[in-house]
Amino acid sequence: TVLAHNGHRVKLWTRNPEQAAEMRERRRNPRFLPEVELPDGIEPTASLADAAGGADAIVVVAPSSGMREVARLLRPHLRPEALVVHATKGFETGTLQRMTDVLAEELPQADPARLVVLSGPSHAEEVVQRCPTTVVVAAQQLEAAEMAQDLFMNSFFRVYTNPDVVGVEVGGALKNIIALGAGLSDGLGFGDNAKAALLTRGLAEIARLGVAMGANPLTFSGLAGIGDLVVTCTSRHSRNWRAGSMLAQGLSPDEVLAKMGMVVEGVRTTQAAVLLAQRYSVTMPIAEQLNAVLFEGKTPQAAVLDLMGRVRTHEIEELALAPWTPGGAEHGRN
Ligand SMILES: NC(=O)c1ccc[n+]([C@@H]2O[C@H](COP(=O)([O-])OP(=O)(O)OC[C@H]3O[C@@H](n4cnc5c(N)ncnc54)[C@H](O)[C@@H]3O)[C@@H](O)[C@H]2O)c1
Ligand SMILES: O=P(O)(O)OC[C@H](O)CO
Repeated sequence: TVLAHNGHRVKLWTRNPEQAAEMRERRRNPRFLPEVELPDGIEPTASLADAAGGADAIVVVAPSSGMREVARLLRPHLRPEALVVHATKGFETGTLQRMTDVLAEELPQADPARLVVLSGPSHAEEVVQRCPTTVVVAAQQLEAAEMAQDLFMNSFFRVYTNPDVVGVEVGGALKNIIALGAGLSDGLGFGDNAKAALLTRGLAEIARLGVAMGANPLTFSGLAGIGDLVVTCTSRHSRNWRAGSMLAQGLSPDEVLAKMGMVVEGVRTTQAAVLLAQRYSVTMPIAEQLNAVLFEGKTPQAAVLDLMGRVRTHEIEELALAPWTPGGAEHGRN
């Protein structure tokens, strides 16, 4: 809707032909965003050839679990010069890859330096109402990020650029874990102090893993870090927060996911984060405890006791004393 508002002709692809037909006829997306009328510039289609064949830019927003499949379907239709932007917040299960890495593998005709990630505090429910929203676009190549900035930016949707693809992707993925924890904490009546602690110490462990993976620590004080963490832990729109509050009512993770009927990225991301923390030799106590609650039957009360009873420690860590350069981890830093 932002792109259509900006005057672009938008083909909205779904794999489901009935859904495409329904959106074409009713000019609404009844299952996922019923309250908004689709602007005239949007043409729903179930044909990826139709959607992507002539496109100057492609925006991929599949859940992380479907990113590789969607990229494979896209491969025969993508023009090499088209700008590829994704707004997915998660890692691939199994490979633990970031989304731009999955896209780079599956779309060999796309220049990896021109792959763009769009992230930040942006609940769709508010964006479609044109509530003031700020996001960040990151790409190795500044020109690509600026092209995405120009495509999306308008009076209610402000877009910043950042060269730190790793930090923007990691911040967007990991905040969902903390939002699950915040929902759980709120659902159990643990109070505002506990939620503030989760956000603050959550940001510390997000940055710890992110820096180990090559991110700029300053990215985590930006929109893809603290910005998205705040909105996802506090907004009534957050599926991750809502899923956490359902866990507090005693529902199992499978029951919660079935009841939500929409993607809750934080569940898989919690598992991925624990594995990434092992791979990069960093500690992520909140993710580890949430993982135990989600998948090992640990009670939230026992998890909180274990978090509060950890060995005493300093608050501030030496995250990155060396100046950050794009691609730091790939070049042997850390
Ligand atoms: N909803 C938001 O406000 C918001 C904001 C920013 C980023 N995101 C991110 O966008 C991604 C998608 O979230 P969403 O809110 O659109 O989820 P959603 O559950 O509302 O919709 C997901 C859509 O993807 C489709 N899908 C699932 N697997 C697919 C596959 N393999 N191939 C093709 N289509 C597939 C589903 O049928 C559904 O139409 C997530 O990573 C989420 O974190 C969402
Ligand atoms: O509804 P959630 O919890 O998936 O969060 C959506 C967006 O990531 C918020 O920026």
